[in-house]
Amino acid sequence: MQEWFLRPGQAPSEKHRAKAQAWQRQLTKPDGSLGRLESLAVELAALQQRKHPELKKVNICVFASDHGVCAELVSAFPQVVTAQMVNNFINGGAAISVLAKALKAEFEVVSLGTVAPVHEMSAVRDETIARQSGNITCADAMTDGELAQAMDIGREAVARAVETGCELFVAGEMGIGNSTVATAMLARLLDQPAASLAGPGTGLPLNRMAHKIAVIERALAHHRHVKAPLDVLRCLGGFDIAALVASYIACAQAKLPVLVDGYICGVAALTAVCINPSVRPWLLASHRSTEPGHGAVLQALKAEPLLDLGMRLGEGSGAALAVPLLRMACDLHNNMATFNEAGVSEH
Ligand SMILES: O=C(O)c1ccc[n+]([C@@H]2O[C@H](COP(=O)([O-])O)[C@@H](O)[C@H]2O)c1
Ligand SMILES: Cc1cc2nc[nH]c2cc1C
Repeated sequence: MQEWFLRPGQAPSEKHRAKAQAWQRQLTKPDGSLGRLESLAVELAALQQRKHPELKKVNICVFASDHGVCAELVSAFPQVVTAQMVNNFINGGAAISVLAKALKAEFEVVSLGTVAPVHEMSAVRDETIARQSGNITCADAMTDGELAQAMDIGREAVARAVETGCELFVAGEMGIGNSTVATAMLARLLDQPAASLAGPGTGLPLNRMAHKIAVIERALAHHRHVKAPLDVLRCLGGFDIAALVASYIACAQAKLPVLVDGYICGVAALTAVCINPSVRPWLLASHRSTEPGHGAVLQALKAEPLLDLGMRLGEGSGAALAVPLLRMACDLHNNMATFNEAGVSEH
């Protein structure tokens, strides 16, 4: 039987793209004068299969997990921060909590396993697979079973979002050490050296960067025969990234547009496209992360990010910030007067 994640997603609707494009030309503005806002509205129309796209119902889902590679001291922060931030997400104090509230978005936090406990009784969705993934320098990040579990968790998050009538899916991640594993994955997927992609993540000091690169190179050497994208995910990834990959694939299958956050989500999106190319049209890139490898991710996806604000937080924060822009693009498309209605002369 074919695995669920290989089933092709739908193609965007060319009929609704054409209708939306024709509608844009009737609005009271010189054609093209709203620049990218015009093409975004048209793109969303094609994705949502309607002439007038809407983004009232936005779902934000943050996947959190710990990474065994932290044993190699590759992050500026201790591993316990993953669970501590999960509590902060739920308590409303994290950047993404503030943004989700401001956007009136559905907000969900899914823990796939952390070394420190998450507060009992908290609203976090506890889907613990293990306390952390394997240390990729000397082991597989996940077993086949763990990968399947993490991917099911991502797929189910999208199923819940679809159930609530979601019109745009935003995923975020939280995992100390995940910039190391994401870079190892990217280096292998693009066949580029780790040194040209690795960056400071949470803020690793410059004098520790050579060490981080060496750790990634060791992981790549240990997994030298791993090439297929699904194997790259299983051997070099982590629970959070596997859930992200699966969520993007599930969105394409459910005809749900996705706003892809920064570097780590970008690597997950690229992996999803490598596994199942039909995912690509459903992805919009929110922003350019300062993490150096993100440029290579965007290039590989042929994606033009909407914002460039010097962000490198993760959590889905950059994607959340781009939501108002997309909403405005839809508002303009849906609510401007036509030349005819307003009695304005066309050229
Ligand atoms: O997505 C990004 O652009 C991004 C860039 C740098 C760091 N992060 C966040 O920082 C954490 C990973 O950094 P590190 O240094 O612990 O590997 C993880 O929780 C990510 O959400 C995220
Ligand atoms: C405080 C903190 C918040 C984060 N959010 C995403 N990654 C993070 C990493 C740290 C260290």
